[in-house]
Amino acid sequence: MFSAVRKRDILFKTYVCEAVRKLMGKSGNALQVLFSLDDLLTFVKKAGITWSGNLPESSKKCFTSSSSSRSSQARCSERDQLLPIEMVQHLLKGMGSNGQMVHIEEIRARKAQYADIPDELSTNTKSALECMGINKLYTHQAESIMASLKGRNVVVATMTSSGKSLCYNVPVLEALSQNLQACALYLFPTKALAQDQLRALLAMKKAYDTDINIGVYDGDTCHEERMLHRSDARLLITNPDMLHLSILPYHGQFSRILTNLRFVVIDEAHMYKGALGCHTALILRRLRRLCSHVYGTDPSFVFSTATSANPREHCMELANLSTLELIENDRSPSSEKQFILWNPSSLKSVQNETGRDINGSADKSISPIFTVACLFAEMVQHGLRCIAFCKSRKLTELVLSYTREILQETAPNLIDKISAYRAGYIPEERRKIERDFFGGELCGIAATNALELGIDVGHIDATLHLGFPGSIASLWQQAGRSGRREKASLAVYVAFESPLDQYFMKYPRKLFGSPIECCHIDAQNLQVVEQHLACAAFEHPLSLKYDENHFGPALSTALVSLKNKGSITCNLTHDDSARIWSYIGKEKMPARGISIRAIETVRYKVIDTRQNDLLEEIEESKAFFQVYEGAVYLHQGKSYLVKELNISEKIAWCQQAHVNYYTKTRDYTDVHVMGGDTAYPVMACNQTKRTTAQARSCTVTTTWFGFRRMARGSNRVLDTIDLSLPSYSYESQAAWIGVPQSLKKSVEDMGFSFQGGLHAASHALLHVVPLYVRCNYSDLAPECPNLHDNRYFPERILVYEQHPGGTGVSKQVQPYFSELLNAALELLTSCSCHGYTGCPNCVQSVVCHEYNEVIHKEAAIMIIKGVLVAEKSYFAELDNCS
Ligand SMILES: Nc1ncnc2c1ncn2[C@@H]1O[C@H](COP(=O)(O)OP(=O)(O)OP(=O)(O)O)[C@@H](O)[C@H]1O
Repeated sequence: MFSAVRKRDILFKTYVCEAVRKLMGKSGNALQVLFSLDDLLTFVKKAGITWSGNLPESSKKCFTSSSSSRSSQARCSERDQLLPIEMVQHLLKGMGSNGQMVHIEEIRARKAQYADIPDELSTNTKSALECMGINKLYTHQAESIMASLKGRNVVVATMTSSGKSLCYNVPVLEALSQNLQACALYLFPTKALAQDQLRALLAMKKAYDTDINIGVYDGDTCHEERMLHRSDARLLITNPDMLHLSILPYHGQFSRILTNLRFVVIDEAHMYKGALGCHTALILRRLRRLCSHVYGTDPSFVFSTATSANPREHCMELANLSTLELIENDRSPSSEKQFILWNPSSLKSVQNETGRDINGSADKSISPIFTVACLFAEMVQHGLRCIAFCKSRKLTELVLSYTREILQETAPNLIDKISAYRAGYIPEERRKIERDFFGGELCGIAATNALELGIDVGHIDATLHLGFPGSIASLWQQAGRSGRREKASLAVYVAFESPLDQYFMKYPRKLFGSPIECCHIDAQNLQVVEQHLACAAFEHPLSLKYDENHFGPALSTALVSLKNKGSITCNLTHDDSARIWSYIGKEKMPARGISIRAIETVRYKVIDTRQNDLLEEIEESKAFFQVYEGAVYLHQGKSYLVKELNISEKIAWCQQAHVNYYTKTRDYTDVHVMGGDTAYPVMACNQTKRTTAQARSCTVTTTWFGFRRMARGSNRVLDTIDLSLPSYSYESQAAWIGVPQSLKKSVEDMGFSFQGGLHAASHALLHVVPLYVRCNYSDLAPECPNLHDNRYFPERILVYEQHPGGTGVSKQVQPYFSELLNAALELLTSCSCHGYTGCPNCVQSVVCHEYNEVIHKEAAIMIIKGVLVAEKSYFAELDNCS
């Protein structure tokens, strides 16, 4: 089976590896590129390509470049041969449009532009830079450092690995070494990044003759260390969660730091969007307010962020700043990169279609998952350090599992050299994988976007991307992990049959030529503002006069609402502006009641009964999908059978098992929207985005009634088993638009399924959401009916948030509903597939909870058109009335 795939893919792989070899050779990196010439010639013959050139004698013998890499030595075999680039290029032309490689973007190397180390810097800082081997700064670094030293707020928005850390570490250490009282606060979105930065800072501060105490203050810091840092640290590394829960409410214990706070550094600022962004914006307002009202300080901010369309606006909103200098002219060197778009489904036209697999592909050989596994195996066999980015935890495990199967046949010694990396693994396991990858014990990782942030895992040669990760910025961020430190690199984006993937395969310029998406924060969200105002009042009494510039125009409404709820009080004899509001709420510490990341605290432990090892902790909302009795559970590419699920103790006991099937639950989900029966809300005439769509809280309830065992490979249903689990409900957020009753009748008069139309329309809408809103594909889900449903579905096109509590995506989706409906309509009408059931390029979804059973494309088109017409006439009427 593998050899068939190998033959088909050989051209691509030969090209890729030859190109990498050529590029790597330039920077002296040893590499072996190994392919079977016989395989290639057989393929060429089969494909009917005429080879016009003479086969160079040299290509008949085994070419291998010298190698110092252990893994590349490991797999040199006699049949492996390197093909000369001219032959490969010639063949590529002959390949024509049938190729799976639909586009190659050559990203040229960029030379560094240097600036001398500024004279203004102290000898201490200069020698620290020298110790790090840095004799010159990139011009963007020098510019940013000088702006920070002058007290300006700065945002550095340059590419991955462009030396952003120095942009903040230099001015901070310079200031802290000049003024022995001065302090700085660093905020990182994850604990791993904080540890990474601590290592870099400790190395850098060695060169200073003054002692600058640096400490990490997060959930893992023990009591003694916390006390130590509170009394000694001048550079405190923490995260927004700790600032919110442990620093601001107890600010008196941090008075030394806050009284001398010179800098606040916010790394990976693009991470603060959606709900986390909104909460962090309010936390930073609380910090700045305390600094100003209580400690008399006004620290400068330095942000580092991935490139986006609006870094300046985003960071200004995040920290409520009125001025911010943008540094975006990236002058770091970058190496050549080939970015390849690879479309397995383009082969479908030349193959017979045989039932779909879980990936939506016709057969395993053109499954995107399997393609990535083949490429991943090739990469590591050729000594290329590689990360295969996958959009979900399950895909990560599948890629690892398939890659290991391939390596079992081709290079068994490499099986343990690859690993998976994803959320859910216990922190110690993740740290070990990071260390092993950095240290070279591992040469490849299949990962979710958990590895997207800048944790230093050493040099990476190639990245694979299984499907569009949700935003162009994210794709670039992931691809930027390879080729760091001036070495050439490769990125391969392998497409699913989904509309967005296929859209980018068809129009690569949209991927490489369009501006990267915006980051949005809604810092005026009344609900969130109120929550944080209660915290702010607890920390220091509030006043309309002094706090409106921190919390904005929502302050006065929120104060009244908090007073009515009994959370705050004031002396009412004073007039509005002179009133001082103090916290009198029931909660001892209001910050404890606010979850800023929508992280679930209730988790199920998955334990290997034989070893008694904790394998993973799964969020409660996901547990019944993954670890019910009889389920096949994947961990590090190995299959386990769940033997028992103890719901009261929240433990799933499992055992490793060699099974040739996987399992899928049978379940249904009800979404009850609060006030969701109102089709048309009261609209303000001056509303910028004109839509009747709404975003509100909802209750999501899932009921499980069975599961299926499906054969691996063929995806045949082996059997169906009943399952008895309690249903699970959580509060979330949804965005929807009402569908007029009259449309239902018109659709049914045509003999179409109205339910199928609503279902298809919401799938199509979900497909286009990432064009307007930055989110992960798993953030949202539609209402999915099944064939045996007697449930009542209101007439609406709805998407709800799958994370308990919601993350704020619905609120971002709501204003764009009309645009989304238009885009969805375009998607449906431009898809050339025949039949009511549509295809994965339009209405079908690979993640549909009900396997796309009740779906009707034509009805969806009628419904979307009808809703758009209704919208138009509703607003026309509204305008006439006003
Ligand atoms: N002026 C310079 N000259 C030479 N090397 C440099 C210079 N500045 C930074 N570097 C090196 O570049 C590498 C990447 O730097 P750094 O990690 O700061 O980049 P980054 O932009 O913060 O990356 P990320 O986007 O992952 O957060 C480091 O190894 C660093 O030592």
